[in-house]
Amino acid sequence: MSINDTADKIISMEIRGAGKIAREAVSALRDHAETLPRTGDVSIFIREMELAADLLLATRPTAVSLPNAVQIVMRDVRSASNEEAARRILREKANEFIWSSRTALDRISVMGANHIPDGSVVMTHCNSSAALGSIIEAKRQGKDIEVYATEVRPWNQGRITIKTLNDHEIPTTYIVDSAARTMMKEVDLVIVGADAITVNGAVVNKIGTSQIALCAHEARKNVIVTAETYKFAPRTILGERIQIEERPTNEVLPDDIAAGLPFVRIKNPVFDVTPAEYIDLIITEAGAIPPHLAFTIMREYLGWGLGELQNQFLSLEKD
Ligand SMILES: O=P(O)(O)OC[C@H]1O[C@H](OP(=O)(O)O)[C@H](O)[C@@H]1O
Repeated sequence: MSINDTADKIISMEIRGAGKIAREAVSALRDHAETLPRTGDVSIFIREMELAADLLLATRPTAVSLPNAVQIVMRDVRSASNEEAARRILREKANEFIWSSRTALDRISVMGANHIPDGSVVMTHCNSSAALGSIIEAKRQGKDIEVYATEVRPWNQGRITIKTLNDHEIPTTYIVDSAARTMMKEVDLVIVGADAITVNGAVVNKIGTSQIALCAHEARKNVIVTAETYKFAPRTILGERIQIEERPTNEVLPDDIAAGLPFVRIKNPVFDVTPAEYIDLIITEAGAIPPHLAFTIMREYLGWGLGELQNQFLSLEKD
């Protein structure tokens, strides 16, 4: 798939889910490199690849897995001594990222399943491969579990979730988003994914997650977030805020109806922020951590992010 096709599919949400977006972006970068003619000039190659990376980065602003994945793949390419080395590094880093991303999901699924006791009822929101992986693994281990899955307006990702759960013969109850609090009394724990995790352990995920976490907190039910380490956002250490994507309003209300309501404003933020105090555990491939240890994950697994931040501070001091 060309870089433009991949970017278009991410924008239109044909490619969606924070982890999948990262893998597809990386594989598009790898394939794009193959289409570039060899010039023998490494700077031309790097410039072309940066343009392609920028195109992908401009698609959706919230899931930090996208810029993290692009950085993981591009970082060493930028310092390659010649074109062939740059091409080889890019190919290797891309393949490594895709492989490690899948391995991370497998590990998270096993750890996530360990946190789902036999006989429990789990609520999930949206369609997270990490959260679903944990539920499916619990079932595979022979645990008797049930799931409550929300609809997830306006894109209805809940339908993808219930199809997957049904395919795995997991008894599932499908509810509208606003039924989450009423149904919380039937539920033992909540498992969701993440699009970004900030340095203070707050989790950015599909709109509605924070309401569910709040209800779970009120009902004394555990909230577990499943997230690969590349969902952590080191730049939040500097105070950079995660941008919450606002999508077209006609995803919420068709334009012809909205046109007849001139005093009505429509908003369509597609993610929200769940504060750390409503999260019991974040399960990563590196282990399960309480949210306040988010910085440790950033330091150990996204160390490059911190090095870059340090350089920024140094250049600020020089100015
Ligand atoms: O990476 P995995 O766990 O699959 O998904 C993580 C999150 O990405 C999705 O965003 P969207 O549907 O692309 O807007 C959902 O918010 C989901 O919880």
